[in-house]
Amino acid sequence: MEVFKIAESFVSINGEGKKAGRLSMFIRLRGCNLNCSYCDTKWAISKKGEADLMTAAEVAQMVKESEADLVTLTGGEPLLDENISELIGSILSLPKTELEIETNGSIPIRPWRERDARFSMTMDYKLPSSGMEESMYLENMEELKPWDVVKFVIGTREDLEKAKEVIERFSLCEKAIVYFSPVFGAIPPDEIVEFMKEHRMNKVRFQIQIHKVVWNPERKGV
Ligand SMILES: C[S@@+](CC[C@H](N)C(=O)[O-])C[C@H]1O[C@@H](n2cnc3c(N)ncnc32)[C@H](O)[C@@H]1O
Ligand SMILES: Nc1nc2[nH]cc(C(=O)O)c2c(=O)[nH]1
Ligand code: SF4
Ligand SMILES: [Mg+2]
Repeated sequence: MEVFKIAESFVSINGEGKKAGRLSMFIRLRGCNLNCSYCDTKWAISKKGEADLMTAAEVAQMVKESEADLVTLTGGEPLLDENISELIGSILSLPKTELEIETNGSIPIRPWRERDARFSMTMDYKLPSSGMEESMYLENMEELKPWDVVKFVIGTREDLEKAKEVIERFSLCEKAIVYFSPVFGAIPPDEIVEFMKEHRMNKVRFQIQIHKVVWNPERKGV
């Protein structure tokens, strides 16, 4: 039986993506293949460090007991785990539980093609200021479903220009739900809105991480 390295799990309001504002059970897996300049979860990048070792069945039982009807599988990078399909299957075996996966855009999402409104991806495109853009797996752009999210986390004016270019190159607004979100505290949020207005980006949605406003932005487990 495979075990998963759960760095933390908690119920909170979802601060990001199309389900923002709803209660969700967060399951954060340890380990990431990238090292984004702005990462707010650097402590979970290493595979080593404190973690609960849980089987897929135990995670599903925890979700069931929490009575949450939404699960956010995040990290670290959840799709790095070679047994992640087992965990996804266990969570989806709970009737009516919705599942979203936060993924960094560097790992193929194709193995999880059978997604529907109950099972969606929230995929980043890492922009220049992250320092990780060359790791993007661009074939993923052809695997998006209308209920998936593509998120551009923006730290600079150069990031804005690049996000616009990528949206146009892959017709992203026709394929999925597109979000712009500031690197928290790094760029005046109104600069992003002005850019959206200037370029008539009518299909792009703007978002600020809600949990960073509700709690101290440094706080873990919220
Ligand atoms: C911590 S990551 C984990 C999932 C996956 N590794 C990824 O990057 O999508 C979850 C989300 O938080 C975002 N994020 C991390 N640090 C941030 C920051 N300082 N400001 C805004 N968003 C941030 C990431 O871009 C990603 O969309
Ligand atoms: N409240 C809250 N919402 C979130 N949505 C995505 C998160 C993540 O770290 O992936 C996150 C998080 O860490 N906290
Ligand atoms: S990919 Fe996600 S978890 Fe990994 S360093 Fe970047 S933001 Fe952090
Ligand atoms: Mg987070």
